Amino acid sequence: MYHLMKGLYLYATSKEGNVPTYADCKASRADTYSEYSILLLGLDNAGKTTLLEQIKAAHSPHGHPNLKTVPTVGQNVTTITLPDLYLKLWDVGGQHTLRGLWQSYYTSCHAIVFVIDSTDVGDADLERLAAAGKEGADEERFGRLDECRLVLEDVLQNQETEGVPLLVLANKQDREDCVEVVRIKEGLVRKVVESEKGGSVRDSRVLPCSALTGTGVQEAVEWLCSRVKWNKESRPPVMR
Ligand SMILES: Nc1nc2c(ncn2[C@@H]2O[C@H](COP(=O)(O)OP(=O)(O)OP(=O)(O)O)[C@@H](O)[C@H]2O)c(=O)[nH]1
Ligand SMILES: [Mg+2]
Repeated sequence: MYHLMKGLYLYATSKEGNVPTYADCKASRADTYSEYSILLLGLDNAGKTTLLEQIKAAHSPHGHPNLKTVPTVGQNVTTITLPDLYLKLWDVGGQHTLRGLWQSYYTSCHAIVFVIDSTDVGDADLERLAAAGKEGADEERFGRLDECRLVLEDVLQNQETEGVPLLVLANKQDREDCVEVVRIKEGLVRKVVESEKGGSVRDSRVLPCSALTGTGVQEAVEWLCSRVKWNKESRPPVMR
């Protein structure tokens, strides 16, 4: 309210052009105070908390990321301030027993980031996994690929995530034993998103990143900002 009043005051008291109109004041108020919630999901050990720490550090003046994470039990929350909006990031525990809690965040989130450990999905080829059958799906060959597929399907199939933009991060790209992002995109994500179990039509993207080094983190934040704004008719921000 203060900023709206201030804008109107400037408008009313100014004599020359180039001053904000009433519509400008309203628009700038709307942008400045829009808050969007981003939900970080993925299997345990994928790198969600490390990612949260990197994003937090990149947006605070004396930021050094705390990269010594422990498995999350419950949640970590951080709000970052960007030029035209706030992003509130919710990092929740990915352990099997904690995944039941995820759905309580679905209705209020504006975008989902699904973090994948690119060193723990074999060669990320769901077709090969299917061909190998249950017995062939050994951990050495496929890592946690099948678990990852099931969990991603479960998120996308939930009615409360309908239409919510999805960013999949192929994390740990700094490691030599990682699978390339293109394989994760073609072999895993596209197959899930385009299958019956991929849920509703939504904006989605797969990006490479290293939460540990920070590579790709800024691109991820930029993508999220643009998509939550595009989708704001369906999921309006919280105004504050
Ligand atoms: N090499 C490498 N290691 C990473 C990266 N991101 C996370 N790690 C490591 O992976 C381990 C798990 O990271 P976390 O961020 O705690 O994983 P999480 O997804 O929050 O796990 P939960 O809280 O159990 O759901 C830690 O040892 C991190 O240092 C990365 O980009 N590269
Ligand atoms: Mg964690």
